[in-house]
Amino acid sequence: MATRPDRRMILTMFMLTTGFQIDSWRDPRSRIEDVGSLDLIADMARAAEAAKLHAVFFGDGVDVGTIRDNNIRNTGLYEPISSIGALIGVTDKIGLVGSLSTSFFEPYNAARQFAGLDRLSGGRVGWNIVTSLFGGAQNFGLDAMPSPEARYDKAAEFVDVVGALWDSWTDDTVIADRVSGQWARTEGIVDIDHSGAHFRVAGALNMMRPPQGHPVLFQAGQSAPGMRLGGTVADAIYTAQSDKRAARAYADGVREIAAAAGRDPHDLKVLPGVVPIVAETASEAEELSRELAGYIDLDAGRRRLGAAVGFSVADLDADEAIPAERFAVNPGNNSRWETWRRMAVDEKRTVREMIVDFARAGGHRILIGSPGEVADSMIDWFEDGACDGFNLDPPSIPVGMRNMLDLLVPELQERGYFQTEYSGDTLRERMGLPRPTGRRLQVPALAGDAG
Ligand SMILES: Cc1cc2nc3c(=O)[nH]c(=O)nc-3n(C[C@H](O)[C@H](O)[C@H](O)COP(=O)(O)O)c2cc1C
Repeated sequence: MATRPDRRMILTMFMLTTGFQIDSWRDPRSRIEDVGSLDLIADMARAAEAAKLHAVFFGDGVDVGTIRDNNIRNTGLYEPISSIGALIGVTDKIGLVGSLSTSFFEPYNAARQFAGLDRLSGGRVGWNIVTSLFGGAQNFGLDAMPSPEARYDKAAEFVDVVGALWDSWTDDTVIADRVSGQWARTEGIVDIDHSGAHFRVAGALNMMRPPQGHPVLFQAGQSAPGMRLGGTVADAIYTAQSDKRAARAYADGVREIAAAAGRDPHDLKVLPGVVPIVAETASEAEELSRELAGYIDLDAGRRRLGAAVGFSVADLDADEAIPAERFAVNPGNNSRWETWRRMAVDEKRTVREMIVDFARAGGHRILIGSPGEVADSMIDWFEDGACDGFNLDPPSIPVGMRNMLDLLVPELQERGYFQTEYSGDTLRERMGLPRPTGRRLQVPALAGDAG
């Protein structure tokens, strides 16, 4: 008899309503006309909840981004805070994770928004801490994006301040004592008096401590300062990895950072993205993959690839590889660029292959096959310590998503690698994460106080 695995994967789903694969919305079965509606995200979140996924996840950008180039992946068409607010009312158990940029918000607002969502959802919310990889500076009074180092420096302080604000109330501050007429033990509320390089915040927060103590913190940085932030403060890390050895090295790297910061590395969940193109059989999956690839606009694809690598590929033959010398300088010092360089220079992929790959996976791993084959590959990474689970990127909506949730997830469940029921009350508990303790009230409990 096959032995059962002793730990299970964490699975979340990227809420890309037009499909993860660029142009996949051209599929006649897509729901492109519904984009912007609550119905569409409600259906997606409920489907993910029926599959028992831990959470759905909204990325975000703060500028018009690639929309003018007809690329609507990774844009802010659904603003995360409002979308999560709406989804709280139509889901029950699934976690709801949203990106919010530390480059262009204020910690006090962010602390309130996530505390509010966490309270309204009964502890189901997560914050994906991003520094705005995709730009947006000009919308916030700046001429250019600050350097990655400057963005991460600000991000670290931002996260510190938000955490301090969440902890500015003890868990037992509110007593709502009708007899004495006392609503809160006001000594449980302390000002944070923060004064740093980027923010000055007196505090305290004007809201109760969130049910989870802190909403679950996600982060997705792959540069050295990004890994430092993630390893130090995040509960879970999203990452784009296409090679198992590199994924393992990355996971070990952030776990080491966590350990050096005095954390238990098991409290940091590493979740690479994966794009599973699955169907009942391997040949049907290949067929679906070909069909989806057929929607990719190759001319627009050249421009998108050019924008991603930071130089034009307009003059190159579709069947040749990008010459190595064009990859002389990494323009934004960003880690995703390294993936493109490796594909072109080390793996000699052609321009056409890179266009398809960029449209399909954007640096994440693509797995095409039967549910058994795709599950095998995910389990291989999981068992090798390259990850603690995955962020599932639905290749297209609804077909690619439905196959992923209805064929692949049950395969993982049957093999004991994924939960068949929700356990625990909060997203933190369901992900096996500790609850931050916060401060304790230094005064004796009131008579008749249970806590
Ligand atoms: C799954 C995933 C989702 C991401 N979502 C966002 C996002 O919504 N908004 C954003 O500005 N950046 C997002 N990023 C980018 C990261 O925040 C980060 O900037 C990127 O991974 C590059 O890391 P680095 O700047 O540390 O090199 C995402 C990255 C990954 C892997």
